[in-house]
Amino acid sequence: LLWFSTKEKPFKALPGNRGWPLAGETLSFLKPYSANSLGVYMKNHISRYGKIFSSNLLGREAIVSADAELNRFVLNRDGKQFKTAWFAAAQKIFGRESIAFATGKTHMKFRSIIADFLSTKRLQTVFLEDADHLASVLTKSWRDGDVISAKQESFKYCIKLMAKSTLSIKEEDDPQMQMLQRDYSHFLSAIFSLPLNIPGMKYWNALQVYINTYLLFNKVRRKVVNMVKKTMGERMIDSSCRKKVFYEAGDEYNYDLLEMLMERKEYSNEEIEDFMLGMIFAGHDSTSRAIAFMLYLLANSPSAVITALQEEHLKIINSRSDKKQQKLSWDDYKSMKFSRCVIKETLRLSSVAPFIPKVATEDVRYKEMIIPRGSLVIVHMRAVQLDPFAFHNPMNFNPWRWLDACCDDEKRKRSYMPFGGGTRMCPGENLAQLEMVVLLHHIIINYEWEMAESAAPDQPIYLPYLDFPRGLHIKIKALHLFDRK
Ligand code: HEM
Repeated sequence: LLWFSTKEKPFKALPGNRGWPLAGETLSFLKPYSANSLGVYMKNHISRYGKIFSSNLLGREAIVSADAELNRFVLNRDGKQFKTAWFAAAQKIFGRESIAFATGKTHMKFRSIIADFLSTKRLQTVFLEDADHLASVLTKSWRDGDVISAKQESFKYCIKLMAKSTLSIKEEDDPQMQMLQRDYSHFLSAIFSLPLNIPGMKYWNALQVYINTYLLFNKVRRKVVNMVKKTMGERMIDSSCRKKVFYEAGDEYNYDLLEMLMERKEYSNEEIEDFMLGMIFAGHDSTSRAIAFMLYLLANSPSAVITALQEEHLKIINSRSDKKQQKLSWDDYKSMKFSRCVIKETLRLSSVAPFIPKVATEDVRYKEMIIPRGSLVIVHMRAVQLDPFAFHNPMNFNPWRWLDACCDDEKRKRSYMPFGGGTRMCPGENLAQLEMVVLLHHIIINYEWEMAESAAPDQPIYLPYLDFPRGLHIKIKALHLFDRK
């Protein structure tokens, strides 16, 4: 206690609160809160101390930033003056060769393979076709009056797309697909599990949860790594045969991510395994949460939003000369302007990644302030995306705000960063939006939905990551806007 109370406080000049010895303000910062708010911690601290304040979080001196400019400053210097502060469990979970921990040239190497994997050409062809197919199969499996879990359904859609594009796993009943579906659902809770050193029962409970999730994840990790190893072995033998069949049929051969990595012949097995594990996770988790959140927002939105969406999507179908032709084209996708505003507004309000914790790797000067080496900067994207100075009535779901050109455009643009920024900015931005719009298309032309009745509120909450503990159940009603046969 003496050590903590006499320890130098580097941000003396910044307003803020250090909270309790050892725990600091960690518990109140991580306290779950409803997605209809910014959370008590952020709301109270911003109103008391302003958009940039000091604290003690996760055992470190910390600056919390709800300021768009400081957020961009920090994200743009990732890899030079800052690095991501992962929770203790993360490196063991992702593996030490994961892109999450790669820096410098190794990081660039991974980014370049992702750029090939998610190239515009592949988005326009493979990804559009696969997403369209999966969305159609998923929505056709629903029946009028069904109550479905938006969380589960969007998870299925996104993990299948990733399984197909990374490992060419196609079949619904493929045991590997079932394994991915079952076990990846624990990934995020494992990353965020941290053994908090709180005396008494809570400590043991927290420790117990940590050990359990850690053991469970190690099991998942071993299974995924074995699966990648096995597929690599098979590919060595049959990859050239597979290509031959495609070329003979006159089709373009579509590499999956694993083949792309193997073809380059510059990655170690450990790098391939860790990279695949992380990509499958990054490629499905945030997007599926964002889709579930979108269904929640639309279930609670004014009917004008649904009407505008129906008009946009029916127009696409009605404009086809062959009405039986159900496949979406890239031009169709490009024409879905209002839908893209719905997605933008969903991503603003959902903040799937509400904040990113970064650590200063050297003393960094920002305006009048020195951010000392080793201190934590919480880049709080959610607080910026709900800033009333950048977004009028920020808690309102208003997709039209993205259509109006207005004087606040620049402020809005700077404050909108659901995919982060700088060198680690999400490379999956375009794919995520494509997946969201394509699924929305299939849902909006076939169904209406509302929140299913339940004894307790079924709402999204931040734990601190976005989650739907009760599954977000919605009741769907089939529409017959056009003849699908
Ligand atoms: C709505 C969906 C998504 C959201 C909100 C999202 C958000 C983010 C954010 C905020 C980061 C930056 C983390 C940092 O600065 O440390 C990130 C990184 C990343 N995302 Fe996404 N993401 C989404 C979908 C995807 C998809 C579909 C993929 C891949 C197919 C993907 C792959 C990645 C990867 C590989 C990184 C790490 C990049 C690096 O370290 O260089 N994400 N994502």
